[in-house]
Amino acid sequence: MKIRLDHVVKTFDTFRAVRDVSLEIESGELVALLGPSGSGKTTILRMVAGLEFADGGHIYFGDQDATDIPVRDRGVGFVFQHYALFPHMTVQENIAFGMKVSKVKREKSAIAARVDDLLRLVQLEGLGDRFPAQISGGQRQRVALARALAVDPKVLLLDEPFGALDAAVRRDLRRWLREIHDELGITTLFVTHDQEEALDLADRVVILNQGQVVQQGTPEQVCREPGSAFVTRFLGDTNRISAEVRGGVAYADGAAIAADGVANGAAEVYARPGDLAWSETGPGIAASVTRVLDRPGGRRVIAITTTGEHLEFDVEPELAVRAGQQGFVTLRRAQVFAAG
Ligand SMILES: Nc1ncnc2c1ncn2[C@@H]1O[C@H](COP(=O)(O)OP(=O)(O)OP(=O)(O)O)[C@@H](O)[C@H]1O
Repeated sequence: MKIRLDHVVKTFDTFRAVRDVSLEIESGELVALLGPSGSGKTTILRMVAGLEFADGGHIYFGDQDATDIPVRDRGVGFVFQHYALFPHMTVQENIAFGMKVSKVKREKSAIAARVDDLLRLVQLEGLGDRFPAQISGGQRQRVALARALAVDPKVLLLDEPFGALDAAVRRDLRRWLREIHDELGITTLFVTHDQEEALDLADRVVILNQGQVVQQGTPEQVCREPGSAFVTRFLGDTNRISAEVRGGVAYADGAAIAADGVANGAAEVYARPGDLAWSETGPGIAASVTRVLDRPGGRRVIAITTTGEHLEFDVEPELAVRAGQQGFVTLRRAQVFAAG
């Protein structure tokens, strides 16, 4: 089922939470809505779900205008971070719940067979008789997904489903969710503020800021060509260096960087730690090492420039570098944006 948002607007009292968002999610696609807290991700998801109504624009499910269709008739399944399971029901009963209350009547045996299939799909065979309090947080979210899938939704909506879990469990569940998505092919909209999660999981990433889409594309496109300083910063792990652009060149503290198309004046240069190189002789940006952080397989160095800007870069584990050392940083690759 293809979903289309056409100039959607949502205002709470006088606060405009979603400003003119247009977006297409192809049938079978897994799209992540990514953005900082308060950027409007959950509001968009809730409007797609029918839990909240747009006060401008339209939402289409396939060719049908779904803007005013109530939640129970939309054929959507949800998994929310805090959308708790029913604590007094077993795992099986939780999964069966939607089928029992659905308008589509099913035989008891058909419901039991479907619950067994779903338990297998979410790899929780044998845990059907447990109560939610008797399983782990990761297992609970898998039950929540099985419950959402039980009524054969046309669209799956996930709001930070793994937000409360620790990093290793999150990574496992991410991989697992992707596999399930590929097996079932359900159109899926996933909300997260975690860039790594969005980039790992999604076919396409939609980046939001202050209720607007600021960029969308495949993970590769947004990583290779972030379109603004905001997206570059938000995708994380980058250095920001103040610069001055003159005639298509950004001058930053001893470095000259190509800045085609950037207007003359104050600018910001962004470069990832892997795109910085360190040497004890110039040319480059003069800096002094403040800390060396050992990591598995490498070392992260933090240095400070003569103008007081902090730079982070990675060096080989065997490179002799220590706090207090003076040297020069060069940029192998960088992006320049006019200061805004
Ligand atoms: N029911 C409401 N009444 C008033 N304001 C609301 C309501 N729901 C959301 N907002 C406001 O709308 C803005 C967008 O909220 P939303 O929950 O969509 O953001 P988000 O990107 O999902 O953030 P988070 O990552 O923190 O969940 C926020 O400023 C929020 O305070």
